[in-house]
Amino acid sequence: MARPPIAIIMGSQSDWATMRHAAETLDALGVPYDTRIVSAHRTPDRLVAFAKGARAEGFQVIIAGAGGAAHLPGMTAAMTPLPVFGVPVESKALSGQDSLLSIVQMPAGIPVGTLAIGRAGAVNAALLAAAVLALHDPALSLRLDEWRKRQSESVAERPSNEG
Ligand SMILES: Nc1c(C(=O)O)ncn1[C@@H]1O[C@H](COP(=O)(O)O)[C@@H](O)[C@H]1O
Repeated sequence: MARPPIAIIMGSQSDWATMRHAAETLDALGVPYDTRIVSAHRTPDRLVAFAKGARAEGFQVIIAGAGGAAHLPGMTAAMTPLPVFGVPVESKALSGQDSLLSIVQMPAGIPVGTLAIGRAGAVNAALLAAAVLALHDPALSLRLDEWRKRQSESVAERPSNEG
């Protein structure tokens, strides 16, 4: 069986409530992925093994979600040439501002594509990862077009008291 092209990694089980939105978006697009808990802080050896081996494992894009002192996306990017998209998970103490700033402010030379805090960021990370794969996958490109069409059609012309 072909290896999944996308890895969704996260710093903790507690991030899954946010990162599952990335997984569900990839499900809707028919894009296979693998999910892993990897922490730069709590499982540093696992992080090194994952990041250094990610390309050889067949991954093409990595989505990394973390909260608080969110070093996971940047440390992953430091150890792989693959594109890394970072999702700042909303932290309790600082509402994700800490996660956002930890992920976004990378030094020149090691890029992390940083998305919005929380669910929107997780969904958009999946869409962006799929768009990267779609550059060389016309069938996926069509599915992305369909996804946007369905989204447009789901927006009512006028607001309703029901919604
Ligand atoms: N930011 C990181 C990293 C990392 O960057 O490697 N590892 C865990 N964490 C974060 O700690 C938060 C709290 O974790 P717990 O809920 O397990 O205490 C999570 O949002 C996780 O991403």
